Formats: sequence, C-alpha cells, structure tokens
Amino acid sequence: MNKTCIIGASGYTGAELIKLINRHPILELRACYVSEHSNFAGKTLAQVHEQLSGDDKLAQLGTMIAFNESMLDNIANEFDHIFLATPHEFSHDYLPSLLNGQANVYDLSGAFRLTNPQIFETYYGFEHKHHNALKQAVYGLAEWHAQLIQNAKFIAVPGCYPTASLLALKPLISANLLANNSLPVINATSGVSGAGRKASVTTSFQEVSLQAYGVLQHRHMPEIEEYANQQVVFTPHLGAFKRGILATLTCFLKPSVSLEDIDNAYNRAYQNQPLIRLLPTMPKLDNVVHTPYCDIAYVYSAEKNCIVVTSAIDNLLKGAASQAIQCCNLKMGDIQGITQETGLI
Ligand SMILES: NC(=O)C1=CN([C@@H]2O[C@H](COP(=O)(O)OP(=O)(O)OC[C@H]3O[C@@H](n4cnc5c(N)ncnc54)[C@H](OP(=O)(O)O)[C@@H]3O)[C@@H](O)[C@H]2O)C=CC1
Ligand SMILES: CC(=O)N[C@@H](CCC(=O)OP(=O)(O)O)C(=O)O
Repeated sequence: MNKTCIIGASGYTGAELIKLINRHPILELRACYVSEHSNFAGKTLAQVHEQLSGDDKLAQLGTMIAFNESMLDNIANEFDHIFLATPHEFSHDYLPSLLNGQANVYDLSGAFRLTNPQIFETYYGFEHKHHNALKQAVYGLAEWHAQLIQNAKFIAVPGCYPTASLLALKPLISANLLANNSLPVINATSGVSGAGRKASVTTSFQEVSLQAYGVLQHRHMPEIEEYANQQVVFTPHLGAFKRGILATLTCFLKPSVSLEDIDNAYNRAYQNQPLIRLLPTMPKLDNVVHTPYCDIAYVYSAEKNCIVVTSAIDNLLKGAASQAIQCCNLKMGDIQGITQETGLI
C-alpha cells in the first residue's frame, strides 16, 4: 500500500480526497491535517464531514491533526503521496520544503500552475518566491500531459474552470482549426462549492443568484491561456447551485474547416480516454456531479464558420480531487494493474 496524507482535509476538496483515497485499492490514507488553529483539529473525520459517518476504516484513522511548520520534514519523508488541498498562500509557502522528501506531491491550489512568476503578483496578489519549485511543477491536465505526469514528482493540479475550458478547447487547437483573427470566448458557471467551505457574504444562500464575476481579471484566464497557448476571453459566473461547472465556448474556425475535421479532432483526442465522454447532445450538470467525468458536446455552423462547445464537470472532482487521483494513478503506472481511472469509476 502507498502511504498517503492530505493537508487541508477539513475543506470541500479535502473531503472528496478522503473518500477517493479511502476506496482506492493501493492508496492508504494515513493522516489528515488541518490548519494550525483550525476549529476542526482534534475532531474525527466524521465530526468534520458528516457524510463520512459509519465508515469503520476512516473511524480508525483517528482525528484531524493541526499542521505545524515543525512537522514538514517528517511529513515529506513519511508518506509516498502528499495531497495539498490548501489555500494558494499556504501551498506557496510550504510546498518547497515538502519537495525535499521522498513523497510525490499533488497541489490542488493555484500556487504553482503558471510558469511565469510575475503573473502571480497580478492575479494572485502575492510575489512568487519559489522559482525552482515552479520549474519542477508539471501541470496535471491528465488527458493531455500523461507522459509528463508519469515522470514528475510534483503535480500542480489544474483549476476547475481551466479543466472544463481546456478539455473543450484543446482538440480544436491541436488540430489547428481555430481562425487566426478571433479569440475563443468562454463563459462558464460554477456552483458555490467552488469558493470553498469558509463562510462569506458573497457565497451566502441569501446573496447568491446568477452573476458574472472577476470579469477580464480572473486568475484562471492566464492559466487557460498558458496551456491553450492561445489568448481567450474568459468570463466566470457564480450560480445558485452547489456543485458543477458548465463551460460554453464559442470559437470561430479557419475557412476551410469541415464538420469531419472537427469530429476527427475530438475523436483523436478522446476516443481512448475513459473519463471524457463525447456526447451527441449538450451536457448537463446532473450527469457529471459526483462523478470524475468531463462531458463534452458541440454544434457546428458551416454558415457562420463557428463552433459552440459545451463541457461539464464536477468542480470538486474532475476540477480538483479526482483529477489529482487520476494524476497519482498515472504516476503509479501499471503497478498492480493501476490505470488512470482506478478507484474513480
Ligand atoms: N473548491 C473547488 O471547486 C476547487 C478548489 N481548488 C483549490 O483547492 C484548494 C482547496 O480548496 P477547497 O477545498 O475548496 O477549500 P476550503 O476552504 O474548503 O478548505 C481549505 C482547507 O485548507 C485548510 N487550511 C487553511 N489554511 C491553512 C493553513 N495555514 N495551514 C494548513 N491548512 C490550512 C483549511 O483548514 P481549516 O479550515 O480547518 O483551518 C481547510 O482544510 C484551494 O487552493 C482552492 O483554490 C481547486 C479546484 C477547485
Ligand atoms: C465559484 C468560485 O468562487 N470559484 C473559484 C475557483 C475555484 C478553483 O478552481 O480554484 P483555484 O484555481 O483557486 O484553485 C473562484 O472563482 O475563485
């Protein structure tokens, strides 16, 4: 068994990681950490996440441990896999020390997703101080970076909107079908769990409606652009539902592109990918929420020479925790028959 721990286990993506690791055939959850002064420290997993009640294996794990800087060396060397489901600033500060040990590290935050340190100041509001760790990070977009992930020690797990957007967009880019003179337009709506567990006025039941936010300045725009190798216009929206992201992309195509070219591009990219479902009708959130799948469909207009692509994911799973496990599976390779979807479906 592979010894595994989670830092940030009291949050929403932490809860999903607990469930996925608990049912994985060769990962063994050994410890769950929360912040140093967390109200959840010393509580059992079921006290922190009621949904975990009644699971004997998790009950034996004991309680959530308050993280402390002095534990870094031990954590880095005690485990085979460390999952960070922590705020960007925490990952930024502590991840480099965790890389000094033997463990493989998977960071669900955005702190190491961009290669250019300058961009962090503009979009994350902090100066990036760990340029060597940035260079070591491999962007964990599982379907597109499988080989890099297999050889990496440190995976920066993609953000939720970038996962939905890039999975829809990249087949068109890699087949060179996009028009040169226009930018893809991405409108995406997320459920409220995307903002994490901590209470805030903007995500309170009374306040949430359907609204665009972070317009032209959301940190996921440079992330999408870096891994699409293409500028985009990205607008996130917050919707009055708990989980899921629906992204709709409008893209203009080169004049000579046909429907056959588009079908070939998506089939070539995804026909052997177990967690991508190409659908004949537009995806809906209910079909992906609580699953590790990304559903994709498109409609093409020859008259307008454009395509509208929609993708749907669960933000906490394919947009975070299950993609992290997918990367971990890829890293473990064919050990005991592990494939990228092991423990996920
Ligand atoms: N929610 C989503 O859909 C997605 C989230 N992400 C990213 O994943 C990460 C986790 O997100 P999410 O689960 O939603 O966040 P939550 O706010 O739900 O949970 C954050 C977790 O981090 C812990 N934490 C906070 N500060 C510290 C600290 N200083 N030291 C140790 N632990 C700390 C919290 O512990 P406690 O509260 O007990 O103190 C809690 O367990 C974030 O970086 C987020 O941006 C990525 C993709 C999607
Ligand atoms: C609805 C909502 O608030 N969503 C979050 C994105 C969550 C995510 O993917 O997170 P990171 O890139 O921060 O890891 C946001 O817009 O900030």
